[in-house]
Amino acid sequence: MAAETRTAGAADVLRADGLAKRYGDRDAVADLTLAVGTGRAFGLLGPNGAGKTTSVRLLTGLLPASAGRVELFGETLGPGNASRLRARVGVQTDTELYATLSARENLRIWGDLFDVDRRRLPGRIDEVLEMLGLASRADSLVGEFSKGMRQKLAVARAVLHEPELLFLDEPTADLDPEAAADLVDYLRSLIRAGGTTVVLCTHQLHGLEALCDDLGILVDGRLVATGPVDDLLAARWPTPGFRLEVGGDPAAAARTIAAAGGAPVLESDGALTVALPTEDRVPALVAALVAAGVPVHAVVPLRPTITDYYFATVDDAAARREEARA
Ligand SMILES: Nc1ncnc2c1ncn2[C@@H]1O[C@H](COP(=O)(O)OP(=O)(O)OP(=O)(O)O)[C@@H](O)[C@H]1O
Repeated sequence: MAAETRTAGAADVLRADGLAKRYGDRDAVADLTLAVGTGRAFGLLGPNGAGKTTSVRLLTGLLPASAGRVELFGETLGPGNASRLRARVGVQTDTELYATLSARENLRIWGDLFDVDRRRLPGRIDEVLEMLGLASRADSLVGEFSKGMRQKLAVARAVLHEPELLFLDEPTADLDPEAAADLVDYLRSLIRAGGTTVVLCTHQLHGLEALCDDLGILVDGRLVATGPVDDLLAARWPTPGFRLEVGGDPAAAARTIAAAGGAPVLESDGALTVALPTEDRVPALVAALVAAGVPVHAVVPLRPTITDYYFATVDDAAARREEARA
């Protein structure tokens, strides 16, 4: 049975149940079952070809599923309600932008399509262009835009009608570091202050902790891990780890730590890492090292990140695949 993300205390804005897409004899997505609560940010991660884009297209009803069901805002998505439900959703990758029109004109068309109040639309367009850092290029033709500017405009277009649920596919891929940080800040404000629910596909793992509440990791079309970020990290690394930077012979320091009941790992840079049942054990360990004449230069808590979790999970999946082949 597929794992399921549960976000306690929040109504589910999006649910998928056994969602699948087959192309010939290949499963692009298989048995996708998840739930995303109101105001949560769900990071959908996975290697190239894992099925992220296909999943987003299935979840937004842009692609017919081979099997399974999608629920948006508590209603099963179907031909009878798709356009009404999709009006409450923003999708960054919905369609191409019009290259022969300006940024402002592109947004005006989109605003009309999504029934943004005509009187409010000009002000709202200025607002989103400002928020996405495009105000000074509002009247430039999109065909003259750089890749990063087009990407910002696609996000501006997706948020224009103030959707309750926002799907983003690699929104920072073509942005410079400063623009990427600004976009993450903006998304965070939408989620934290505006209560928007976000589903984000990305390969940019660094700093995702600042944005994502929940994760799903897709490998070969299957969700191999899903849940709240904190729970996933705590389940995989239940004991706190520490990095000890010591002087003298690290092997001698390792023996002292082992004698004190720890299980040190000697890193290639000469530092030692050790997992301890609780932080309370650190002072006794340092005291044992000092008593043995080992100078302790630093004790740094190791906090596993989403990047660590991603690589560990993808490696596990690869190992399972190898085992199954053997
Ligand atoms: N129209 C299609 N016809 C046949 N196969 C397809 C089609 N679209 C996607 N696929 C296959 O489905 C799988 C998942 O593709 P998808 O684009 O969803 O992956 P992804 O995780 O978004 O990849 P990336 O990170 O590279 O963008 C791939 O094996 C891909 O070749």
